[in-house]
Parts: sequence; C-alpha cells; structure tokens
Amino acid sequence: MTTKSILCVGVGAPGLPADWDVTRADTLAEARRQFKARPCAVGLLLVQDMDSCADLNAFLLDHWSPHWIAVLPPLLLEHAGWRQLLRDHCADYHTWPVDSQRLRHALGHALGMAALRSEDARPRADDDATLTGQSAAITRLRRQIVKVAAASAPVLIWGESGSGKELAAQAVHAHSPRRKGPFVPINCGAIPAALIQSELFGHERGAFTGAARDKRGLIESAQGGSIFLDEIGDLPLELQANLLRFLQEKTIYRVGGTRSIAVDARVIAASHVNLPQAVQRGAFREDLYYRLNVLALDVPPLRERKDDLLPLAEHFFHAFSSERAPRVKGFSSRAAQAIREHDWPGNVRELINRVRRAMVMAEGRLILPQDLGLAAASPARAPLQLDDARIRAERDAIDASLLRAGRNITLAARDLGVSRMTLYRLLAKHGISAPSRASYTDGQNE
Ligand SMILES: Nc1ncnc2c1ncn2[C@@H]1O[C@H](COP(=O)(O)OP(=O)(O)OP(=O)(O)O)[C@@H](O)[C@H]1O
Repeated sequence: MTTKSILCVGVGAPGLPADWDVTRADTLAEARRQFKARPCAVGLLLVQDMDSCADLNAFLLDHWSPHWIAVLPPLLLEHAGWRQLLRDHCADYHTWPVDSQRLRHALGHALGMAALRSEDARPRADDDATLTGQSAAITRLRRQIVKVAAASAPVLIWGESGSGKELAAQAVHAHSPRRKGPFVPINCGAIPAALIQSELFGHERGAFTGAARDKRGLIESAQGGSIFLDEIGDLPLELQANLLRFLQEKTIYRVGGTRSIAVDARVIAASHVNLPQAVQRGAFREDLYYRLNVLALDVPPLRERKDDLLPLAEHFFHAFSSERAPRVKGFSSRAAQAIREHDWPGNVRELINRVRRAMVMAEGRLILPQDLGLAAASPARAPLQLDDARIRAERDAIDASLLRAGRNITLAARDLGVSRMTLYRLLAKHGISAPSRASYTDGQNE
C-alpha cells in the first residue's frame, strides 16, 4: 500500500490532515535534498508570490513523478506562466486560504492515483544492464544468460540489429565471476581495417610510422574481465587467425612485438550475419567459428516477443523522462495498439527512438500513434467478422488497462470490472503473459 507521506514545498500553513506523514522543505534546494533522501508519491506546493515560477518549473521538470498539488494566491491564476505550470505539472490546485476539507479530499485522490503506478512500472536502479521484458522468449534468454555466465568458454550471441545483443553480453559479464573486471566492447565493423590490428592487440614503439610509444590493445585492457566483439563477421581474415591464437593459447603479440603477453579475458562475440554462411563463402574461418560457438545465445527479434512491447515502451518512457515535454504523462490506448501492430524491423533501438521522439513531440497529455510516427505505418484493416472484432476489442481493453494500472493485476481487474481470476483467465485466452517482476532469477524453476 502507498503510505500517506507528503513532501510540502514552500512556506505556509495549509492545515494538513493529522494522519499524513509530512516532510517540510521551505526552499527548493531543501526540497531537492529531501526528495533524494525520501522520494514521495504526493507533493504539495505552497506558493506565496510570483517570483518563483521559473525556479519552480525547473524543479518540477526534474521531479515529475509525484502527483503535485499546488496552493497559490488567486491572483497568480491571471498569469499565463502560472496557468501553464499548473497545467503541465499539477494534478490539482487550490487557492489560499485553503479549504482543509477539499485539500484532504484532493490528497486522498492523488494518493490513490499514485498507487495506480505500481512498482512494476518503475525502472529499478539496476535496469541499465537488465533485459526488460516478460515474454517467454526473453525469460528463456535471461535463464540461459545466467547459465552461460557461470562457465568460462567463449559465447556467441546471434540476433538482428538493435535486438539487444550488447545488452545480453553485458548481462553475461555482470552475472559472471568476472563481474568486477572490465567489460570492453569493440565494434569490429566500425574500426578501419588499417587500425584494427593495433587497436585489438596493441603495438610496440616504432612498430610503424607514428607508433611513438608502446600501446596496450583493447584485448589486453580486458584483463580479468570480458571482451565483447560486436559484428565479429566483419573481422578481416588475417586478424581472425590472431584471434584464434588468442582463444587457443590465451596469449597475444602486440604489433611489432616479439614477446607473448598472457591475457585472461573472456571473449563474447556477436553477429547479425549468418556465420555458417560466411564460413561457406570463405569469409569467416571455420576453426574460429567452432571455437567461438561453444555457448550460443539467440536474441529474438522484437516482433517475436510482442508481450515485451508495452513493458519496454513504458520502461523507456521512464528511462528518458527527463527529456519529455512536461505535459506528456503516458501512452494512449491507441498508441499501445499501434505499438503492438508495428513490425519493428529496427527492433528495440527503433522502439527507443520512436518513444523518445513521441515524448518530445506529443501535443497532448497522452502519446498518440502519430506521435510515434506509426499512424501511417499501420496497414488498413480488413473488414472484421463480429467475433473477431469482439476478441480484438477485448484484447485492446485488457492491454490498455494493464498499461494504465502499471501492469498491476488487482488494479487492472478493478479497472475492467472483473475479478482477478477472470482477468488471469482472459490473459491466458489472449496469450498475454501475466505481469510479474522480471529478474534474472525469475523463471529459473519454470
Ligand atoms: N530487453 C531490453 N531491455 C531494455 N533495453 C534494451 C533491451 N534490448 C535492447 N535494449 C536497448 O536497445 C538498444 C539496442 O540494444 P543493443 O545495442 O544491445 O543491440 P544490438 O543487438 O547489440 O545492436 P547492433 O547489432 O546494432 O549492435 C540499447 O540501447 C539497449 O540498451
């Protein structure tokens, strides 16, 4: 349950209900400190004069998650800047002198609305290296990552561009006994062919014109950790031989060097091209392919894990919240539908870009399909049979409620006017996975 605690910013005595736990902050600087120490779900802004509009606006842009209620002198409502601030940031406002009965009601309402944003909808502190998603495919991948991480053999990750290969590699490293060591990512396709050897293996002073001093390569800098070789299929053939030697002997030679250097780094490679085909074409060494392909991970494209779409969209909405236009509060159900219908050829990267764009460009409080640039992309629907239309409408209503309720089953069931059991049955019927807090240990016993 959300506790009745409130951060009160500014000076004044609004006569708060006795059963609320009140934290006071007379200044915005103090409010920032208090919020950091004790984030709250509901906040009260006690405004006494006109000077503070710009400062308050900046504060609210940084602290947008609570439901803010403002109390201000009636005169300020005549100023466009204050009206805009109330529209953009506040769930409600009152004028001095405060009607305490009305304020108690507004606070209760704000608390109720805050409870709708369940914990599940909020990104966790460690989400940076977490593969968000609840689909069967991503759950399986997380389970495989945990297993692969415990071993020490090379890992080969396959997946379309933007599907999350690097994130999967980071997760392997983060769950491995090497987690305290460095994670060194290298995009083999992005380094010019002339430089890649010395970038990877380093060089000795005088090895070539311009090599003024000894330089460690990226592989050496991954000592004690993991090296992530993205787009491994782009590695020139002669370097493939060097990499193979490193995998076999755990030693490297710097360019121009004669002494072998022992390096203890685990190789995680990724490719979006089909390596067996590259082997057949003679563009990739077969022996290297077999060396790398000891533990294989397959990151499925986003279109094959539709259940992840809305949780991911929600996740990125929170992750990039500091960039959003202040009025934008979330996704409309039509946007949720457009997200589900799109094919996502650019995978998660495309989803991030579309959500970020929509958060800046949306005109209203809720993001619409056109804000995501998806309105035109949705193909015209063929006429539906009545039964199909019913099923689709049912699914849309469930999705929209889950989204509104932050994927909290109890709240979504209440929203839809059905019991939790009925909602679980409907989720199974529509093949929607039941919301759960995704984690790497989730599903290990499934
Ligand atoms: N399941 C996920 N949860 C959260 N963020 C994700 C997820 N999958 C991918 N991302 C994010 O999507 C973006 C693209 O992912 P990533 O760079 O790992 O893809 P990739 O497959 O390595 O792409 P490329 O083949 O182009 O190198 C990154 O910002 C990453 O953090």
